[in-house]
Amino acid sequence: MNKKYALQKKYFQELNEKILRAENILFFCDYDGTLAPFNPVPAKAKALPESIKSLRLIAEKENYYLSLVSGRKLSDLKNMIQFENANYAGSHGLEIELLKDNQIIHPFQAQNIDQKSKEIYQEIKEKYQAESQVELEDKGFGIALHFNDEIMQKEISDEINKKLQSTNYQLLVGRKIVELRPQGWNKGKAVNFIAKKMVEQFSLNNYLKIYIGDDRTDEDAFKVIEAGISIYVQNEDDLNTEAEYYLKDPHDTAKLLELLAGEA
Ligand SMILES: O=P(O)(O)OC[C@H]1O[C@H](O[C@H]2O[C@H](CO)[C@@H](O)[C@H](O)[C@H]2O)[C@H](O)[C@@H](O)[C@@H]1O
Repeated sequence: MNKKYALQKKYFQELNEKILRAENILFFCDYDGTLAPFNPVPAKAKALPESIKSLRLIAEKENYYLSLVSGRKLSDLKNMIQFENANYAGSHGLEIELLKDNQIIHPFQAQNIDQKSKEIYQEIKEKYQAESQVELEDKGFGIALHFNDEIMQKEISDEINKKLQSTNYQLLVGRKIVELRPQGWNKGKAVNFIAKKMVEQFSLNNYLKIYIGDDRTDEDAFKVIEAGISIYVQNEDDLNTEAEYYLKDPHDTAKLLELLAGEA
C-alpha cells in the first residue's frame, strides 16, 4: 500500500501545486462517508457543517465547478445538501441536474433494460419490501437494502446475485448496504458526462478534475480522474483503492476542504 495522506504537509503541497497549475477545477465530491459521517439512519446522516461552509466558498470561486455525486436519489441528495451553484448527480449518476439548469437529465435510458430483467428486479424488490429485518430504500432507478446484521447481508447478497445472473442489473455490496442498479452506468460515467458539459458550456481549456469519495462505487470515478486528483476517504475499510491520496474520515475531509477553500 503506497497511498499518500492528503493532509501530510508534503502531499498537500503536491496536490495544491497541481491545483495552482490548472486554470479551472472540476471538483467532484461524494456525500455519504465523505461529507457526512456514517449514521445507521440515512436521513440523519448530515454533512459536517464545517465541510458545507468550505464547499460553499469553493463553489463561489470563479474557476471552480462543484459537483455533488451520490448513490442517493437526486431529490434526497438535494435535500441533504443545498447549493445554488453546483451540479448534482444522484442515483450513481442516473439522474443529473446541471448547475443553473432546472431540468433533470437521465443520461442512461431504461429501455436498455430487457423485460425479463425488469420482472426479476420487481420480484426481488417485492420480496424485500415485505422483509421486516431489512430496510428497503426505493430510489426509482434501483433499490438499496440496509442491514444491521453482516451475516444476513452476506446471505441475501449471495441470493440476489444468483437471481441477477444474465439480467441487466448489477449488485453492489457496500458498508451495511447492498444496492441493485442498472448495469452500464456508474459514477465514473457521470463524472465524464458532467465534465464534458462543463467544458462545452464554459469553453474550458486547461482544467483539472478532483474527486473525493469513500466507497466502491467511487472507484469508477477515481478511474476517470486521469492526471487529476483522486482522494479516498478511508472510514473503516482498507486502502485498496485506485485513488492516489487518502483521508482517514469525513472530519479529515472537512480539514482538507478548509485548506482548499483558503480558510486555514
Ligand atoms: O454515494 P454516497 O453519497 O456515498 O451514497 C451511498 C449510499 O449512502 C447511503 O447509505 C449509506 O449511508 C447511510 C448513512 O450513513 C447508512 O445508514 C447506510 O448504511 C450506508 O450504506 C444511502 O442511504 C444510499 O442510498 C446511498 O447509495
